[in-house]
Amino acid sequence: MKIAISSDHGGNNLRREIMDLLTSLNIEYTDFGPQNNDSVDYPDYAKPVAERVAAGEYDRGILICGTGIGISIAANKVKGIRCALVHDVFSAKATRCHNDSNILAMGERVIGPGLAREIVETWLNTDFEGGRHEKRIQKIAELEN
Ligand SMILES: O=C(CO)[C@H](O)[C@H](O)COP(=O)(O)O
Repeated sequence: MKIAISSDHGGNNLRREIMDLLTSLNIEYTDFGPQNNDSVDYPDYAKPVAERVAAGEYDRGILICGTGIGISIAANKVKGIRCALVHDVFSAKATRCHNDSNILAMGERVIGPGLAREIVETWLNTDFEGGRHEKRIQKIAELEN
């Protein structure tokens, strides 16, 4: 599995934690920055990850800002993206089983690194259930047209 990851300045520390986790799990990833702690605008960092996941260049994406809200709103503007803002393990599992989310968003100012790591592992290891959820995903896609 190939992951694209980025954040804004409010998510830099948690992004580094999650990159360490991906390395320890032997999961391939590309870091789309930012590379310093200057203040940046989260849509600029949502865009490259969301576009590449939507294009199929990466299997999944992970986006982090202070709250996770702004960066998830921005990612969900890209056609084909189902970005889930998640701060608990139950939702991490449910959004893969039911929503087939292809990007995970989290807020560094909301949760600690331990919970975030658990969320990421759960989200990466959970498959879409399909079945009744397929037509709902299809209806989401129809909203994009
Ligand atoms: O959470 C966020 C967006 O939803 C941003 O990380 C947050 O708004 C950045 O704030 P500041 O510029 O005050 O560091």
